[in-house]
Amino acid sequence: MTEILRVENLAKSYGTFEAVKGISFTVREGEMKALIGPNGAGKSTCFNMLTGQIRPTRGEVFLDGARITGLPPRVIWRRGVGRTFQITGTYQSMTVIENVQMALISHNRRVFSLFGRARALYRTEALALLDRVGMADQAERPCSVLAYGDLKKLELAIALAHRPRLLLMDEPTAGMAPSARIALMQLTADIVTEEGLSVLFTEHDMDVVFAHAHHIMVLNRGELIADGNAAEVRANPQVQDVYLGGGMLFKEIDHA
Ligand SMILES: Nc1ncnc2c1ncn2[C@@H]1O[C@H](COP(=O)(O)OP(=O)(O)OP(=O)(O)O)[C@@H](O)[C@H]1O
Repeated sequence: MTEILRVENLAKSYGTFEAVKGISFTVREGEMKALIGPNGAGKSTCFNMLTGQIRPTRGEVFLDGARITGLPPRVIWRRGVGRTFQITGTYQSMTVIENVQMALISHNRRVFSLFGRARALYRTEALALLDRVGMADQAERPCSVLAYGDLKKLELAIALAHRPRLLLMDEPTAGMAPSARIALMQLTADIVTEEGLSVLFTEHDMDVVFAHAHHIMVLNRGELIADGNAAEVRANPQVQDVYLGGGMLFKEIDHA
């Protein structure tokens, strides 16, 4: 599989405190990779360095072989790194389809006017994206009335509108019921397989991680202590220490 993302010795310090301590990893085309770790391990800091929100103290990031380290977020986004957030960022006053149309307008760099042609622009493409995430029947509803799980699906459609090569998902299932979590991640996995994009996601729910990630990385106190498949990560003594020591989730790992 082709390598999409390569991270080399990436680090971030806040004053004398090193939040991320020189981590290296890759993400391949068509791969769904999880980045897990206890609270404060450095997951968000790592994501923010990949998207350009935070400038690394040292290290390099390459997308498709091209160096993107320290580039502005807008440029990295244009190069194909998309992101979804824990808190959904949709425009509540607009309909579902208008939100996707806005994303398509922005992706295609069109100047928009909500009272003009924008209402017709990219309607077919927007409907196709909504159909892809199972939301076509809700296209004309205002976002403000959507259930939380549907907002997450809409956010996925919006992220896909930018045709990302790599999609970073920040705790995609936070706040969702267990059955809805599995459904959203299955939908994401299907899209990854069909479109050949890559997903790197953080997640606290180990059922979701072990059910859907092809590979799992474990970050602890800024250090990458494991990077492998589910069996390798489960068998890693350092991972067992971190999670058993914290009294967390080993039961869940066992039945995964
Ligand atoms: N702007 C900042 N200034 C100082 N310290 C920071 C800053 N941002 C994060 N940190 C510290 O860096 C460490 C890593 O934080 P980070 O938010 O990346 O962890 P995380 O793994 O995403 O945690 P969580 O799972 O709780 O979101 C934490 O100790 C945090 O307190």
